[in-house]
Amino acid sequence: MLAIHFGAGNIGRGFIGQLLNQAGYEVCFVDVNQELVDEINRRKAYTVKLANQEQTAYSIEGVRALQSQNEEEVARAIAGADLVTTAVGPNILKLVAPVIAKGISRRLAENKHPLNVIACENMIGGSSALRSFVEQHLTAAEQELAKQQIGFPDAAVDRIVPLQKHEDKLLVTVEPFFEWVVNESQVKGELPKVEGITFVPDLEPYIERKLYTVNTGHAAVAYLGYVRQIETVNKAILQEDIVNRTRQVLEETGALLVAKYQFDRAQHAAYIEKIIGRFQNPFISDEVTRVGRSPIRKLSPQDRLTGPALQALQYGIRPVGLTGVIAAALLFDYPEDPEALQLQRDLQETGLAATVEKYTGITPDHELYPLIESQYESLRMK
Ligand SMILES: NC(=O)c1ccc[n+]([C@@H]2O[C@H](COP(=O)([O-])OP(=O)(O)OC[C@H]3O[C@@H](n4cnc5c(N)ncnc54)[C@H](O)[C@@H]3O)[C@@H](O)[C@H]2O)c1
Ligand SMILES: O=P(O)(O)OC[C@@H](O)[C@@H](O)[C@H](O)[C@H](O)CO
Repeated sequence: MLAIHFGAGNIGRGFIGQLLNQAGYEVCFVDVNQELVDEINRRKAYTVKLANQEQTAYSIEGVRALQSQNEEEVARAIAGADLVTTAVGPNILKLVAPVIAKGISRRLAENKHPLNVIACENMIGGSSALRSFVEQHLTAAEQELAKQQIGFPDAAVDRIVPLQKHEDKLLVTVEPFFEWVVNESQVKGELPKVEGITFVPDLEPYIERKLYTVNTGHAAVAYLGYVRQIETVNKAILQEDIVNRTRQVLEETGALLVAKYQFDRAQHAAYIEKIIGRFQNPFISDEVTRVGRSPIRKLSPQDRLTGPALQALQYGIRPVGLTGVIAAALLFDYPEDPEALQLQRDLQETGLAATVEKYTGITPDHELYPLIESQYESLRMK
């Protein structure tokens, strides 16, 4: 069994690659980073280490890698693959779509077996978005065939994998916890046999629960921590005001999720506590600048901040905590993050109201705007 995985980065090696390898797939990574591709091909193995007292280590063997610009070889690999996955980042999906389409087009001509392509990105409808990018590169006849043979099941993936700073360029330290949920109703052919994947008939409750709890809480700690010049998540969450504000945010998203999907209230409260415990993991040093990366993406209308804030209103919840994190995200001016720089340029050139409207869709006459504005001013003064 061959799995082609796009993105040999933190989640690619530290989560998806590990599970596929343990399920018996030959894993072939595809990455744009030549140094990483060369190193994987030189060693054909790497280590995943758990961030726990025991530092449990797993050796992932028999892997190889292709350079994503080597379109011929990547397309050929996809044509013969049993599974394709990605963990490249939501904004990169459109860039990998042409080569995936090339592989699918070749496969449709050569091989009648169904194929599934799973985008393992932090976004709602990641595989569906990838499918629409891929379709733009297929002929009408190929699109018809692809509808029958190529599945793009949406997924939710959860495992905290911080930036890696080891001398060993392939070693990846990950938290012990993981969750990978896939929409089975979008799978073509047999369900992939991967221990660790949970198949569900409807992904929406799971992806919203994950994005609006793990990632909303993470963003709260990161942006509030950044404003206070704290470097890592586990240090930021030691601050009483930050942990309290994070809990307030997770109570707001929790109330929304329980009302919308009828999750059990006590189980959801336990889910929140477990996540706060994960953020406190002393064996992980996760920089707030990684967790806060791409603030424009994180402020977008469906994502972890604006998404639940807007939905909360529909359930009679006033999202004071969430709008506070939106305000903190607007203060994220980390110079090495191109989206942070763009956001700051917009704030300087067009002001707060226009910037908020541009990136969140929240207009100055919207009831959330004064909440964002007042908290932005108050955080800015600190
Ligand atoms: N790190 C985490 O804790 C975590 C957890 C769950 C989900 N995710 C999601 O996984 C995705 C990847 O995150 P990450 O933390 O692993 O990032 P990362 O930067 O470590 O990995 C991304 C990889 O994609 C590669 N890449 C970029 N452009 C490419 C292209 N055109 N073709 C092929 N490869 C390309 C990069 O070189 C890099 O190796 C994101 O969507 C993220 O939200 C991350
Ligand atoms: O990957 P992002 O930029 O969408 O979000 C940053 C972190 O919140 C994220 O990577 C988490 O570590 C991960 O989603 C945990 O499952």
